Amino acid sequence: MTPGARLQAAIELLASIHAGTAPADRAAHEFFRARRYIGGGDRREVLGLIYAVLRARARLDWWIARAWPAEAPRSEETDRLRLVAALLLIEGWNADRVAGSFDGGQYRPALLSREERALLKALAGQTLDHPEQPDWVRFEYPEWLDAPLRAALGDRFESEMRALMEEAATDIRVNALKADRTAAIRALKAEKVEARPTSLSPWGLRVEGRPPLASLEVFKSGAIEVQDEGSQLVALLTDARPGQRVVDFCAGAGGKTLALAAQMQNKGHIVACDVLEGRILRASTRLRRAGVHNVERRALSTERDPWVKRHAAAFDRVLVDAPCSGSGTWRRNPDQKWRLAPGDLEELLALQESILKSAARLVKQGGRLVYATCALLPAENEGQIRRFLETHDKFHVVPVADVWRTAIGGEGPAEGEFLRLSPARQGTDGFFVAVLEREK
Ligand SMILES: C[S@@+](CC[C@H](N)C(=O)[O-])C[C@H]1O[C@@H](n2cnc3c(N)ncnc32)[C@H](O)[C@@H]1O
Repeated sequence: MTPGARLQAAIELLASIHAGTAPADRAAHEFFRARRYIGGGDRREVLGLIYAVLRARARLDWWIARAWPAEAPRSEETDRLRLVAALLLIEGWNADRVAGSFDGGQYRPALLSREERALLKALAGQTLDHPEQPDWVRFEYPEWLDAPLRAALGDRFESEMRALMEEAATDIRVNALKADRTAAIRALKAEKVEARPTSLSPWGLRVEGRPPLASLEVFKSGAIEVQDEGSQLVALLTDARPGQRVVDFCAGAGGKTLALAAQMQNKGHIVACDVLEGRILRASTRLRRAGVHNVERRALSTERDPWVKRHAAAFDRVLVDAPCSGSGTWRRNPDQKWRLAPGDLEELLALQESILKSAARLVKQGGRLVYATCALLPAENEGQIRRFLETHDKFHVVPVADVWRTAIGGEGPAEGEFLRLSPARQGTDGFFVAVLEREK
């Protein structure tokens, strides 16, 4: 591809991300699947450009608004303008090089308009950060979340927001059904990928950047899965034992289900539920590859599906990996935060409450309900647990520090009753975990 054609592909991919509802990585996967003629090198370049734009969207928009000629109407071509700004402010291109690539040739971006040329001139020589940018622009978060994020993070606000802007390393979970960490490190090295053990999860390995793991033999053999260390810890803290009956209530495509199966050494029974049938169907290839055969998949109509009533008090462990704002995963999904509106948060809070209430019915006496989110806001975390306990006096909190000692060993980073992981402190995605036990 010519450099101009890569830019055109980046503009089209950005437009399809903004037009759809899928996260950027899924949208990109679909985009390239429909354009198999784009080779690996070009693909990486295009992805590099679009993630540069997505990670700096608020600052790029701030610059575009400031530099756009006052008399000109606002352009509708947001993605094109953001890319032009990113080439100058992030990629270090000079104005001539940008203008030369927007030349209107075949498969290349249309010629720059007069206003766009004025923008080029205004941005040339500037840097992405500017002292006049307000915090929500500087740290790239929706302005309406300013107060709740400050309240949640207190004096860690700046360090956490900074950490959330960075690109996350890639974490791997070694599948204990097929390998151990030493063997996996060796197998990865043989395929030219350097990995080191993570510090908290006994299953975890960390690799820098984005190696094409899915194409490696060690991945195809089922010995490893891609999974953030925080997610691994959520599964570990469920403390599912071999032979138990376990529900993964919001199983999605089965990331944590796979980890639970490994923890249970494939013994016992796991029911992986979700309201999106397509997601649990997607889990089947992963389950097969991992050699997992104790999982039943079940699509629920809603969280109050009749299946729940029929299986009341039947399970030792119920994991609720609840749908949430996802604010703990902004490093990986920089586009997601801009899709979240205040009304969505209200809806999520009501859904989390309803899911927790319904999933609790499945827990048998002496069994545990584990509630987790990848959210940083207390309303989605401690707030939900507090409300749940007000109406469920048969449940009590088991301090996560105690669960950690039994399920993982040693002292974990849990403070008080719950676990709160964050990118700045633990280098994981942001996670919250609460473990509740039902009276015997
Ligand atoms: C955080 S994601 C789960 C990720 C998954 N556990 C993993 O580790 O890959 C939350 C999941 O909750 C599901 N969900 C949404 N509403 C639900 C409901 N009412 N009942 C059960 N699951 C629901 C979503 O479809 C989504 O897959």
